[in-house]
Amino acid sequence: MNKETIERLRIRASQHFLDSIAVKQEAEKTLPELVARGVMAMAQCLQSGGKVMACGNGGSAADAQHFAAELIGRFERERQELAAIALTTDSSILTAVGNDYSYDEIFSKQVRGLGKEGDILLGISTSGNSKNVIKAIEAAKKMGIKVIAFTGNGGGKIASLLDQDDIHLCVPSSRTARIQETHLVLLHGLCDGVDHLMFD
Ligand SMILES: O=C(CO)[C@@H](O)[C@H](O)[C@H](O)[C@H](O)COP(=O)(O)O
Ligand SMILES: [Zn+2]
Repeated sequence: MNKETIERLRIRASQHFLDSIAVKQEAEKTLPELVARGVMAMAQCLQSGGKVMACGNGGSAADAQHFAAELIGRFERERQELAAIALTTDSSILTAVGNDYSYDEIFSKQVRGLGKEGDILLGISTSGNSKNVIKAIEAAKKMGIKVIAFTGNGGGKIASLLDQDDIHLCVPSSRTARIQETHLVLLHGLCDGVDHLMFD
């Protein structure tokens, strides 16, 4: 590989850092207060015996799993296990529901099967338009399950489904990669806040 190619790729990689920093700086102006509200809701849910269910597609499925792992396992300190489940991991459920019903139902059927009033659904969609996340949110709201939605791109269709009982963290970007990177900061902010509120 010649030096020019390395330099071209270095500049592209550098731009990713700069763009990511810019989106995070813009998000920092408004989203920390919503993280705080999310932390309060989650701590209350967990202390009352509720659980957090998380869902999303692609990179957001990975985020849902990442978050559940940090609640069940740990974030930055030793503490008791916290009740969380990613709805993205049971390949038998995902293939059966996707095959027999529709891919749009893969999360909503799990919300109806596993969810209880007082739980929280964390729905993650960078576009705000993924139908399976939308249907999971609709199912949750019918069951008295509070929704914390992570979106971007203006919030998409998910924005119009939410009301004042819910918490909407919308990243100010329309670029999927940048939104996902900021979602991860929000997830870690939730983990940190829950640990602080429940265990400090
Ligand atoms: O990670 C990426 C792109 O960075 C992709 O896997 C991305 O998550 C997938 O295209 C998702 O299906 C996008 O869904 P959503 O975020 O719009 O709900
Ligand atoms: Zn990605």
